[in-house]
Amino acid sequence: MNYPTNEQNHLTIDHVDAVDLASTYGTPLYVYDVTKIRQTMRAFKAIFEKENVPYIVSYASKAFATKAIYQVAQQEGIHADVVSGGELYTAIQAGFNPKHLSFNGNNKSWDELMMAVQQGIGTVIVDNFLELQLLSEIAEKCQVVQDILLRISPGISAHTHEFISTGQQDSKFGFDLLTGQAKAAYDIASQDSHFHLRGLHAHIGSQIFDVTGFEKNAALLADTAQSWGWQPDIINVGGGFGIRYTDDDEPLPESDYVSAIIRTLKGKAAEYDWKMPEIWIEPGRSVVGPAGQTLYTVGARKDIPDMRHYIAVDGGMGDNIRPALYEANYEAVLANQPNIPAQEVVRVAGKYCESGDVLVWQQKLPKTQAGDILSVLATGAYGYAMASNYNRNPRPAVVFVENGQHQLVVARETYEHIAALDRDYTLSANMTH
Ligand SMILES: Cc1ncc(COP(=O)(O)O)c(C=O)c1O
Ligand SMILES: N[C@@H](CCCC[NH3+])C(=O)O
Repeated sequence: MNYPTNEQNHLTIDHVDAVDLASTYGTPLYVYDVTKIRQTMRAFKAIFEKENVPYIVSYASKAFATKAIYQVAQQEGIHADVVSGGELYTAIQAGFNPKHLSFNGNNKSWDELMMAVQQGIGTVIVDNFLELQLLSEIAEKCQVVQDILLRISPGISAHTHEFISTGQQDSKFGFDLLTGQAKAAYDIASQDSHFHLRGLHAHIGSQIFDVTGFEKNAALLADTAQSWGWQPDIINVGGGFGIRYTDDDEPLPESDYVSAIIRTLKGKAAEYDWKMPEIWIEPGRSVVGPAGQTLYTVGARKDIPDMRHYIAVDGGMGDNIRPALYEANYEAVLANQPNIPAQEVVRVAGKYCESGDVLVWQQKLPKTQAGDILSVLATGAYGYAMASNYNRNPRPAVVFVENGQHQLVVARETYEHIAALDRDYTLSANMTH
């Protein structure tokens, strides 16, 4: 792999020196190449434009939800999907048009739904019968007719890690299709005057590398609506397009997935004599994953002869839980000398009190020393988003880079932030009842 460098032979990220970023902002540091993010957003839109079909690209913001990314999405004419009151709040704080937001989730609370309706959210993607009831009451109270989609559990198994596969029948998400729950939900939703039922949604899983699951999903949603004698305005096939983390991953270009979805739905619209429904996709990982990387400073090493070399860095599972959670693989680069020959096979571990605290399970890297800057690539999705304060480590800062410029978009947490919500315990052990 040939990494982009400057005259100092340092790794560059959209023309900015990664080592300079590490010394300016400290490590660990999440860095995003915004040019790349914009390119991906534009590429998704371009496929639909070329095919001349109505569409919405809705960024699944769970992958990385900060004010800055909502602002970039809005600049690019991309909608966004939120899955919690916290994501909704962040999007609104960012100035995101609430009409361009959708709200997914399998257990939205009354307060979250109320907040969404009061903010004027574009679409609620209703997941279950309780939610139909709550949302109807809220719409009544707020005197609105709410646009909704119904989330269907399609009974499609995607080939990915069990924990990130969502379309199989045994799933907590959506109305079950095979047992008639989806039809029952349709009957309720289509007759409730508080709702404008606009279409169906189903998401089959994440980090998926072939198009067949998406084709099946799109066809199934169309066939389902047709079987109910209904012509939906919107078919939302979710996200899940796979990305490259290491050389073992061979993702398809975005255009392959999206073209297959478009082809399928064009076919169904012709077959059923429908006006072409608006196609919605919800990519998360593919929009931000490849555009993000995390810079770390190398610290201690441990060599176990004939067994393993451990390189420890100043972050770990608190800023990237994915290797521990899914045995996910990543690739690292020595940012201060990216293109020198690799010499030793190492495991890159973090600093957390946990054996599974690994960032790179196994990779051949150049010989590193304490103080080197190591970048772990493709950490832009579900890294910061799933970060924690485990071991009371502060979460890293986030920097956006674009065309040779950089800007802090999330400040680094401090120890004061970490302890800010703690309260002293003042009850006495020998108090009598
Ligand atoms: C409903 C829904 N939409 C979109 C996504 C985004 O998936 P990905 O980040 O794999 O594109 C998810 C997460 O799997 C999801 O649950
Ligand atoms: N968080 C998961 C993906 C879950 C997708 C959410 N539906 C990951 O890191 O791969």
